[in-house]
Amino acid sequence: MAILTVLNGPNLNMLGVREPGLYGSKTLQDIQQSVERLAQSLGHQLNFCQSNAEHEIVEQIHQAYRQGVDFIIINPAAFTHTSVAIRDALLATKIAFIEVHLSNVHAREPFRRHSYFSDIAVGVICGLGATGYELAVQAAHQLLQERTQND
Ligand SMILES: O=C(O)[C@]1(O)C=C(c2cccc(Sc3ccccc3)c2)[C@@H](O)[C@H](O)C1
Repeated sequence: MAILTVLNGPNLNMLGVREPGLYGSKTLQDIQQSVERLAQSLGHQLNFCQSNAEHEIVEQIHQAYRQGVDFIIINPAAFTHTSVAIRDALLATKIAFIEVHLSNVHAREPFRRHSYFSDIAVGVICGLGATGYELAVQAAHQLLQERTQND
C-alpha cells in the first residue's frame, strides 16, 4: 500500500460552475470521488486537497514529507506559472510528482506555456480534463510497482 497526495491550486474549487468548455463540467468533488475510488481499487491511500493560498500548498507538501507520502499529483493552477516557493518545496522534499492540467496549457495564452514544475516532474498530463487525474493515479501506481520490483 502506498500513500498518494493530490494537490489542487487556486480557483479549482470553482470547477464545474463556469467555463465547462475549457475545464470540463465535472466539479472538483467529482474528481476527488473518482480518484479516491481508483486509488482504493489499486490498494493505495489517497489524500485530496485544494487551496487558494500558496503557503498552504507549501505546507501540504511538507506534511506529505512528514507523512511519508510516496507520490504527489499536483494541479498548481495559476501557481504553475508563478510559484518558485512550491517548486522549492517539491525539490526540498524530493517526493516524486506528476503535474496535471485539465486544459491544454500549450494551446492557450503564451504565459500558460511556462511551468515552474514541468522540468522537475516525473511527467506532465494536460488537456485531458478530469481523466488526466485518473491517468496520473494509474501512472503513479505503475511507477511505484516498478520501484518496488527494482528494490
Ligand atoms: O488547465 C488547468 O488545470 C490549469 O492548471 C488551471 C487553471 C485555472 C485557472 C482559473 C480557474 C481554474 S478552475 C475554474 C474554471 C472556470 C470557472 C471557475 C473555476 C483553473 C489555469 O490557471 C492553469 O493555467 C491551467
